Amino acid sequence: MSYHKELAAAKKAASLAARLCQNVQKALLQSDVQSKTDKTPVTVADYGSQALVSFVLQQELRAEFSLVAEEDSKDLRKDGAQEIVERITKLVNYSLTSDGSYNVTLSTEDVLKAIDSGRSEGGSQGQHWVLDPIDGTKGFLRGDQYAIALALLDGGKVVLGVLACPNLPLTSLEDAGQHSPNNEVGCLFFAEVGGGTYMQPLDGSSAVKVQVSAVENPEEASFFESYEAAHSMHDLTSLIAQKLGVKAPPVRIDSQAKYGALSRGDGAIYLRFPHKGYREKIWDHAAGCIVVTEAGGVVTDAAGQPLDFSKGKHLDVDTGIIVTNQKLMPLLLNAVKESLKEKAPSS
Ligand SMILES: Nc1ncnc2c1ncn2[C@@H]1O[C@H](COP(=O)(O)O)[C@@H](OP(=O)(O)O)[C@H]1O
Ligand SMILES: [Mg+2]
Ligand SMILES: [Mg+2]
Ligand SMILES: [Mg+2]
Repeated sequence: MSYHKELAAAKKAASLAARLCQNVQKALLQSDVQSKTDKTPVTVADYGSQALVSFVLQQELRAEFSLVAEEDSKDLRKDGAQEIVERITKLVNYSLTSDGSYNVTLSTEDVLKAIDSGRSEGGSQGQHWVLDPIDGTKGFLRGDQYAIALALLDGGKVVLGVLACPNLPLTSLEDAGQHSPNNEVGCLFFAEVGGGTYMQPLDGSSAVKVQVSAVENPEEASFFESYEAAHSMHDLTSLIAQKLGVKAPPVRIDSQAKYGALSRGDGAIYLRFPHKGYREKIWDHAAGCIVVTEAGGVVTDAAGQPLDFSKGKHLDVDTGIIVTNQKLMPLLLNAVKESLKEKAPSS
């Protein structure tokens, strides 16, 4: 089965959402940022991106579809939120129409409804779109890395994924340095099951096929992890890297831009070990996972099991998520096992 039509719609949606986010990041107002009930931040751009992607998928596919997405309109429907909803609506309308992509004017209610069409629970039956409208909101607020991550599940498996990374340099992070001011940024990664992974500039010029790093010697490998220590245990990952023999210091960047960078061989390993009790969400990994696996990489939990996207909104992973190439995975799994044993509280 081919997903060409769906992939084209996903690329269009993610590219337009990236433009919306870029406009907001340039002129971010303090009033644009709110705190969710779980204390994590959300901005007008998260909501705007979700509304826009939902609208574009509906327009392009013209069929009933199920969308599992991170945000909902609950807080936006509260008293006092009218002004922020109007601002989101203006942003969405501007992003849809400014380059002539669409000739529409959505109302505030249309935008709230579009956000809420992301309320599906997903599952193992049929097709479900999976969206993180801004992954790495904390990075977005810092002016650092973030991604718009959109994937399609069919029968519980990820069959396509698109990652728009507006601040990721077009050349390797290692060559360019993360914050090099003269470096061109803005990458769109996309993958369809069985078709490989491609990267193109967000401005739309031509795509190139990408491959994960072929490094076999851990001493030559570098690894990615969350910038935020609250999202992944940096002391544990440092022990894993040490046991593996990795010499380079960790590259800490936000969002699934890590999966994108890994898919083109910028680094060789991605380690994610959330603190106890955190449950991973499917939208934080679905697009990144296919982008890396179609580029020849392997994504598993800390026990070496593949990620299962068929169980609803959450991933039931054992302890952590690890990503690398086929050659390094057995060594990495060993280093993870040893490190977890060493760190486990003695009974
Ligand atoms: N305590 C925690 N542990 C692990 N992940 C967390 C977390 N709190 C939030 N996250 C998730 O980490 C994601 C960002 O990952 P990274 O650290 O790789 O940038 C967030 O996505 P959002 O920014 O979409 O909310 C959020 O879903
Ligand atoms: Mg969030
Ligand atoms: Mg996220
Ligand atoms: Mg998000």
